[in-house]
Amino acid sequence: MIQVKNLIKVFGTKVAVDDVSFSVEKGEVLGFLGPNGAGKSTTMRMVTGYFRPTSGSVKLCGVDMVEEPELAKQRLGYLPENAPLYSDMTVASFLGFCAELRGIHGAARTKAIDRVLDLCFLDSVRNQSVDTLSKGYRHRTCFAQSIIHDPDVLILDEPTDGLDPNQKHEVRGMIKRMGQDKAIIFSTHILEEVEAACSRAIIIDRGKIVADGTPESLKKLVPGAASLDEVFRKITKPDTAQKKAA
Ligand SMILES: Nc1ncnc2c1ncn2[C@@H]1O[C@H](COP(=O)(O)OP(=O)(O)OP(=O)(O)O)[C@@H](O)[C@H]1O
Repeated sequence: MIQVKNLIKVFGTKVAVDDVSFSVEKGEVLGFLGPNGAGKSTTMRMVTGYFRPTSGSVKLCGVDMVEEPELAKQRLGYLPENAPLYSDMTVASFLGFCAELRGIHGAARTKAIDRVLDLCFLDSVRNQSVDTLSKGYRHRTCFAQSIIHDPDVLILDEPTDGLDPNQKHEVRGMIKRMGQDKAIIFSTHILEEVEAACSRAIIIDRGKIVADGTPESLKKLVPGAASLDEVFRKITKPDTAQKKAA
């Protein structure tokens, strides 16, 4: 469902993403890992059509993101790192507004709102104004807007960032459930999250993929490693080390 081929993004003299290729099939939840500045957000922004690649291609459900962006984006739900919300709207009216933007009207709109309120456990706050929500509910509202049109492909940039442990647990559960019939990529710095929610993970370092496999197979990359955390530390360089080397 997601096909990324030889993706490169250069900012000035900085090669942020350096020849990255991978694909994600329906039913897969792919964790996207890497140290700060590794190129995760830049890759995701190219997959979502927000950045145009310097070279390489992205196809969603067979549709090329550069050649047919509108068609490709119809298949896509995106939760950016700092998702915007209209704070004076109620949760239900905000989601209704997002549905309209996606071309969902009338009875289908009502159905779509009810579906995401239920999926994201937002029913109890449906008539509450967005600016009075707690951080966790606000975050779930952002999540709900990204799936209002029931997309085949879902891209989530650090979807549990800033949530409390209960909320993190809930969001991971949501991702895992939704992953059964979608192709999902999500970036995270929390390695236990990958073991809890992902069927596969990619580790990216200085713009290049350095590991790709199931959480179990990644653990075997470093003999004797007891956790993904240990594998991650052994095969990536910390941001500070990169600065020293530069
Ligand atoms: N718009 C931009 N202009 C110039 N450089 C950029 C731009 N966006 C990202 N970069 C650079 O590209 C590199 C990769 O950044 P990116 O945000 O993709 O990393 P990341 O893996 O998402 O990091 P983090 O975990 O800190 O969010 C960094 O060196 C960053 O400074």
